[in-house]
Amino acid sequence: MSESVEAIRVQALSKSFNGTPAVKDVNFSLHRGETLALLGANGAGKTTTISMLLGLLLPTSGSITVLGGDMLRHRYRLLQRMNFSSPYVDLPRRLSVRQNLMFFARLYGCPDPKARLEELAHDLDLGPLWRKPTGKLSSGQKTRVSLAKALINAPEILLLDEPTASLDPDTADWLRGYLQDYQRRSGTAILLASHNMSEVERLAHQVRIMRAGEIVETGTPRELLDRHGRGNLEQVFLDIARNQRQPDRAYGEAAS
Ligand SMILES: Nc1ncnc2c1ncn2[C@@H]1O[C@H](COP(=O)(O)OP(=O)(O)OP(=O)(O)O)[C@@H](O)[C@H]1O
Repeated sequence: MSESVEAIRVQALSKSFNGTPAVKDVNFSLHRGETLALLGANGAGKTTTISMLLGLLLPTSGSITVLGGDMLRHRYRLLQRMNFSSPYVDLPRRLSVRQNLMFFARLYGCPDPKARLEELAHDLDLGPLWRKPTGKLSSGQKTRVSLAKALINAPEILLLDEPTASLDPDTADWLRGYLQDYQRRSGTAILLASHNMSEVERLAHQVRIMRAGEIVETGTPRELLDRHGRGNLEQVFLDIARNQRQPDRAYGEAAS
């Protein structure tokens, strides 16, 4: 891995909605060239954390440092160096794929938007979709376009929420390989939220598992497997979701 430079540092980050805590005293760092996976059951606080990293939600307390700058004070400047992809955020539906990507290329001030679009169309095989209205794409096609949008400004930090949602297994496998290769070439720091544990095992250098707003497990995928005496992250995840560490007591084992 390349030299360790901090891309994101989150310290004592908390968020409450109407007094109800959603994220509690969360701390982590993400380094350049590294992928950190944020895992947790539904409602654990992943999206709330990512929304704060993007400046979409204000923390109740704590700090977020992005590329050495305070996210809360320099949000607009820092957002130019970041990007994100989420299956839950729709691009304008009536615009064609090309129009959408051109819009974002200009928004991010790409020096040569046309060349960047051609590069991404080639890399992500978007040529056949180029003139289609974005609203008429299949969900797997939308996922690829959403990733192209996320890469348009060659971000130093990429936040990926379920990057392979709705992709068929072959395309998902190809996309994971593409992301790994892209990261090796660019040194981009990736924060990954995923429910796909084999994806996490393949892509993540570091894992943080959240439960009820708190980080309850920290380590590399290998460290988590060793700590829990498990053969894969899916089983580790189930142990933690069910709040138990005894491998022989996991319900999943009896059932499967
Ligand atoms: N705008 C909001 N107003 C009130 N409560 C919210 C809001 N957004 C999230 N929450 C609550 O905060 C908690 C964390 O939600 P969050 O969406 O961050 O979870 P998540 O880990 O991303 O879950 P999922 O895997 O289902 O996407 C949940 O209890 C949720 O109901």
